[in-house]
Amino acid sequence: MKYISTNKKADPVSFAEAALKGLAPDGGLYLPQIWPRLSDSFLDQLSQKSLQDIGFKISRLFVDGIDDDVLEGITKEALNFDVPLNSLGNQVYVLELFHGPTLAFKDFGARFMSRIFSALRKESDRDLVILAATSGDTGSAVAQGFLSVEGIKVCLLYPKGKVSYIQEQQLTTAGQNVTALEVEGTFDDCQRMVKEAFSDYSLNEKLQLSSANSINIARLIPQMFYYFYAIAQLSVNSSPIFCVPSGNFGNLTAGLMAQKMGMSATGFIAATNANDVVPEFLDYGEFNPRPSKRTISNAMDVGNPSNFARIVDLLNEDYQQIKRHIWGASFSDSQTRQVIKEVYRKQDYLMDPHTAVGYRAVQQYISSEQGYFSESKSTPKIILSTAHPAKFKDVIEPIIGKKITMPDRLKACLNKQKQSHVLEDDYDELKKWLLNHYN
Ligand SMILES: N[C@@H](CCOP(=O)(O)O)C(=O)O
Repeated sequence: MKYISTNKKADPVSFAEAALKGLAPDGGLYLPQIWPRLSDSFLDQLSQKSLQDIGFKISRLFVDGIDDDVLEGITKEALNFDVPLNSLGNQVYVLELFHGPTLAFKDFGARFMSRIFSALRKESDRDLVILAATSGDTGSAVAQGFLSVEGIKVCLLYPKGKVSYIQEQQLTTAGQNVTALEVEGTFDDCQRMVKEAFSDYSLNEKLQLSSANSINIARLIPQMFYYFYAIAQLSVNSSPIFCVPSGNFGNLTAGLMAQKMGMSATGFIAATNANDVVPEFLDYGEFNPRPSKRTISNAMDVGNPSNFARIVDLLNEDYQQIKRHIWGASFSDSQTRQVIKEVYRKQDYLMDPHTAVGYRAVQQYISSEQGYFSESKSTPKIILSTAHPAKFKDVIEPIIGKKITMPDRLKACLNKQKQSHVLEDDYDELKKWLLNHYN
């Protein structure tokens, strides 16, 4: 299997090269050159498959250079947590993706990638430096997923003062091979600086860099698994609408990739907060990236979503086709707060702010857009729940007027000393820092 860049100006590469490079040399994002498809018999028997079965089957189609038994072990070990599908009635479901070690869906990607990278680099005598930009959840998951992995150093860039207290504790207290850089800017500044580092020839001569963000194709492979597993858990085999709370749009892209492989999905709802570049594109046909705004669903505070390039590529650069696959909507913080309160009061179900944006989008879809995808009223709508509410304790407790019980996994980092280096939102500063620390 070869991978090609969305910018089409770089040579096709192997899986190992695509994964270990992260970004293509022409600045594009890698996608498979030819799409593999799951067999009809596998898809027909989905309800009998475990998450790990699905994980191995899919990864085998994308990952070269790792033996079957090793790859099977990697998928089993990486996906050793539950992914329950909860019904909220009226054909609305919540797929809880936050039962991994850092309580966010980013654990799928980080745990899978760290093991894949180790297997691919078994013979390597040079350290790999993982650069990741984070608006909260990616950084925590990458810190945990790559912690103490031999031959790999992790450098996380996060926007100062713009992640939740618990996220900050998670990503600044790991220690060992993980360092956090607190950037005086937005998530988009962090992402821009990271991308600049990948295209800086002189830096790449001195350091071997890779990415753990969703720009890396290796991040999106495990994110396909749970789409299939959601369908496997439905009592009737059907073709759901997936609602994806979105920031950098890697999660929704993974859904489109799953669809390419044969997954039956009626459509996708792109739910955003005030950072509404993609819903605006769906309405008006123009993509206008702009600096991100700060919201209470901070992991989605992205003003220039990287995976837009993959979405456009996957849907043949055809605006009408994109609109046929994706319906989008954006919501304010006050609407998000209202949803958290209402769903908690009426259904005794507590959502984090990101999932609440998704729930609000489904409400709006049902009340005013039902039938947009030519679906029937009984079509399931599955909201991808991206994070545990306790990660946003400070936002949620005042909304529901109650204390949230803190899971033990989160408690562990709360009393540790934050360790970070403050950096200007300036690429040259980052380059200097990287060379001083890793060269
Ligand atoms: N939502 C992210 C921002 C980075 O996005 P990614 O999916 O490209 O890693 C976060 O929580 O850090």
